[in-house]
Amino acid sequence: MSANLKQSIRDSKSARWFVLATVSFLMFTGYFFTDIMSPLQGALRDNFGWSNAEYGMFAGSYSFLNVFCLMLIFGGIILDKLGIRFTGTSFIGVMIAGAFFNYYAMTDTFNNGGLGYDFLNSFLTQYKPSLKLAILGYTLFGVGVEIAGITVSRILVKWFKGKELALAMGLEMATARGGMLLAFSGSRLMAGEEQIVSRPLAFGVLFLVIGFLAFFIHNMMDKKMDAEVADDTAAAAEEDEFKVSDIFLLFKNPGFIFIALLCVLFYSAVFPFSKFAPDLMVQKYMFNDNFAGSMVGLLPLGTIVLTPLFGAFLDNKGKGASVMVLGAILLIIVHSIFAFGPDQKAFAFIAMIVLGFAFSFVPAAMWPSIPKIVPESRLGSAYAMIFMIQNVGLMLFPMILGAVLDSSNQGNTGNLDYSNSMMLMVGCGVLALFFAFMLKAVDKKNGYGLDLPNIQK
Ligand SMILES: C[C@H](NC(=O)[C@@H](N)CCCCN)C(=O)O
Repeated sequence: MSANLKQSIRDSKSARWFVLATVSFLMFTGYFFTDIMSPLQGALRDNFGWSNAEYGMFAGSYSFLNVFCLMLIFGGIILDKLGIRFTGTSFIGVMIAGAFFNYYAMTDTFNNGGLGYDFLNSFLTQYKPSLKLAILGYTLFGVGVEIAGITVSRILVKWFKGKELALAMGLEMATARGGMLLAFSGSRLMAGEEQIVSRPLAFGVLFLVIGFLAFFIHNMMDKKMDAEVADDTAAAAEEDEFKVSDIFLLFKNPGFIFIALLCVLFYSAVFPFSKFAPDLMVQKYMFNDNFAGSMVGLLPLGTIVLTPLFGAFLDNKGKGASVMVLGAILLIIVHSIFAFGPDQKAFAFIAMIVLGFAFSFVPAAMWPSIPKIVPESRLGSAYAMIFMIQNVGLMLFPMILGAVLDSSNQGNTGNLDYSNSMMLMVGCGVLALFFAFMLKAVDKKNGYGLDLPNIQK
């Protein structure tokens, strides 16, 4: 058989990049919806009567099912057993259903006694029906988007392994951050003068449906590839398979423990922070409501350019472990500025830009480091486990931030004081730094090569 006959669609550069475009667009729509409500915290307070603690509970509900029902572990198992197309299609469906509930919770139709209102008003009456339905929707959305994210990583490995994998992952992350950028800078504009919260959510649901269509196009390409390389895929699938027993082995690996702790602390100081950041910009720095979201948009904006660049740097020059230490130091500096710094706008600009740097190079260093710490046969389990641990932080920190914000502003009728909430973020940075040093120490001891280039010459 000639080499040509063994070639598959995966060997076509245009087919690979086309697949990357379809799944990156899907993640763009997912990240857009994830942050669509973040710039609307003030409108939720004013129009729906949500307290900051309730808003925090809503933001943390993203991870409720992922943490309490171990959904990411099940997602990993389903992905291994039933494949990319089934898992992706099903969980994108869950993501859209959740997003729709979230949208419906904020409509006048529902809040004026529409379908389900009376039922949701009949229990836990201290919480508004809008909050309860939004939480139900966002928690389903959180399951869908996280498992879609794991599926997309697997898709990229399938199409790009041995080719431009790091670049593809960097570009996919950068595109997803574009969704965050659009949410932060566009959400209030979409809500209009009257701040109609359901409007940007309706856009979000529509985008997700278009993302779903893009995934269908991917499915057709995937089907074609499977037909061409059935044998190879079966072997690769077995190699990557999620095994529950692997979880115990992972927790015997100090490198995995430290990188997982660093991951949860780092991301807790970024994603939950970003949920409150637009309001922080208004309350502390007196930015105009509409511009506050764009200020936070500086965070993903920088990463869109810098994540693939740092990815390429780390691929060629290494220094991944040192970069993670530096990222943790920057977290401490940035959040100290927010907690203790003066309330001048320039400080907010500088802090957001510096945070954008940390948010570019830590993910660029962290995700490709995992294969250096964990054997390839346990990679599927390692990524599912690390996302699951990360979700504990994504669940707890928004709730804690909101509760601390309310409790430290009791009786305050002026602008909200964010100092205590931001001190918590400084704490995350300090612990992240500690674990980054521990990671460096075990790297030295066990020779993972975290500071070595990803590309071996
Ligand atoms: C790749 C990584 N993704 C995650 O960490 C997700 N588990 C969380 C996504 C939250 C979406 N706003 C990343 O985005 O760096």
